Parts: sequence; C-alpha cells; structure tokens
Amino acid sequence: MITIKNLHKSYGKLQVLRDVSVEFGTGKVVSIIGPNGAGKTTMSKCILGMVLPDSGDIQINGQSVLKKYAYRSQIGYMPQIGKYPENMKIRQVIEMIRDIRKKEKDVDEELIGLYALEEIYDKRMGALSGGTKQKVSAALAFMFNPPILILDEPTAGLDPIAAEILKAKILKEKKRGKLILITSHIMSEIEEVSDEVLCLVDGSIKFYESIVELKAHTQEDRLSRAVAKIMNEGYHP
Ligand SMILES: Nc1ncnc2c1ncn2[C@@H]1O[C@H](COP(=O)(O)OP(=O)(O)OP(=O)(O)O)[C@@H](O)[C@H]1O
Repeated sequence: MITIKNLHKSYGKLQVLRDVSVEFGTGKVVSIIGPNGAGKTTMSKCILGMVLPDSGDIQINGQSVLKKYAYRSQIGYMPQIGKYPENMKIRQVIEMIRDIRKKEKDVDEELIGLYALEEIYDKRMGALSGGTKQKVSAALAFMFNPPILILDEPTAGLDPIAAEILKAKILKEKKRGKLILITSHIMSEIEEVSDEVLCLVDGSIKFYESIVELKAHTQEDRLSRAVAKIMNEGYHP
C-alpha cells in the first residue's frame, strides 16, 4: 500500500534519512521505533507531504505522491503535539474540518462519543489540557475513515483509560483493513497493538520484522528485551 524507495533527507549537513526503502501492506499496525532523532517523525512527515525528501520516492498504491496533495485525504494524522487556533472551541474545530471534508459521507464519530467530547464542546482549544487536546486530535484523525493512519506517539499525555480506548480503536480499524503506522517509545504498548516493528537508527533501517519473528530470532519472549538485544549486540536479523 505504501512503498518508500531510496528516501534521503538532510537538514543542512545533518543527514536525517539515509536511503530508506520499505513497503507497508494493508490491515496492519506497524510501529516505528528508534532513538530520539533517528528520523521517525521526518519519515512520517515525508509520507504526509509535510517534508519534501531530497531524493527517492514514496508511492501509495503504486502512484508517486511527491508534490501531490489529493492523496492526503486517504491519511488520518495524529501529530505528536496538535496545534490548533487557541480561540476556537472544540465544536468549531470539528465543524471546520467537517466543512472542509463535506463530500465525505462516511463520518466516524466513535471517538468523539467515547471521549465524551460533546460535553466539553464549548471549551476553547487554548484552555484544554494536553491530554484533552490529544483526544481531539485522535477523534479528528479517525473521523473520515481514512485507509491509512499515521499516529505520532498517540498515547503520550493520555490518561490510562483514554489510552485503552485509543488502542482498542487502533485494533478495530486494523481489522477493517487499514494500515496504521505508529511512532512510539513504549514497548509494552507496541507489543499490544502492533504486528510489525520498523527500527530506524541514524536515519537507516536497523530492522523491519514482525513481532513474532523478532522474538523468535532473539529468543526473547518480551519485545523490550528482543529490541535491547538487537541494539546492544549488533545483531542483524
Ligand atoms: N525542520 C528541521 N530543521 C532542522 N533539523 C530538523 C528539522 N526537523 C527535524 N530535524 C532534525 O532531524 C533529526 C530527526 O528528527 P525526527 O523528529 O525525525 O526524529 P525522531 O526519530 O522522530 O525523534 P523523537 O524520538 O525524538 O521524536 C533530529 O536531529 C532533528 O533535530
């Protein structure tokens, strides 16, 4: 569904993505892991068209998406920190996005309901706690039933109940055939929701394997230990 070919991106002298090539299929949750600054968010932003790579290609269903915009409606994005106009009420933000996407008939309001956002519709975005803002971001990402979701550290800042709701939603949408890419540092959570793990180190792919394969190769029954073993021992699957 998404094919990334020989992707390179530098910021000045800093090489952030070095020849990244990978394919992601449908009906899967793929977690993108790696140390701080490894290039995870940059790769996600390249897929979203928010960052233009220096070279390489990104295709969705065989079509290059570089410098194109229409494909974005196929991707729901939950940023690490959502930025909204401070003075707008939750209701206005949701109505504004609905208005932009008014052609979409298939509207998914499940997270709006589960997070009881309607009860606080008249609160202004600038007055919301970080976690509540994350709930709004999650509700918006899933709202138009996109076949692809990119979630950047989605549970960071959510309380445990809100995080469970989001994890259940991720698994539900995966079963409906969506591709869900998640950037995360929380190994227990990755183990709970993901099928596959892509690890970036210094802008290169260290490994891309299913969780089952990772555990088998490393002979570890916990993902955190499997990953630590690979990172510490220079193990190559
Ligand atoms: N707009 C930019 N201008 C200059 N450097 C940038 C820019 N965006 C990112 N970088 C640098 O690129 C590198 C990779 O950043 P990126 O946000 O992709 O890492 P990450 O793997 O998502 O990290 P984290 O786990 O901390 O979120 C970092 O060194 C960062 O400082």
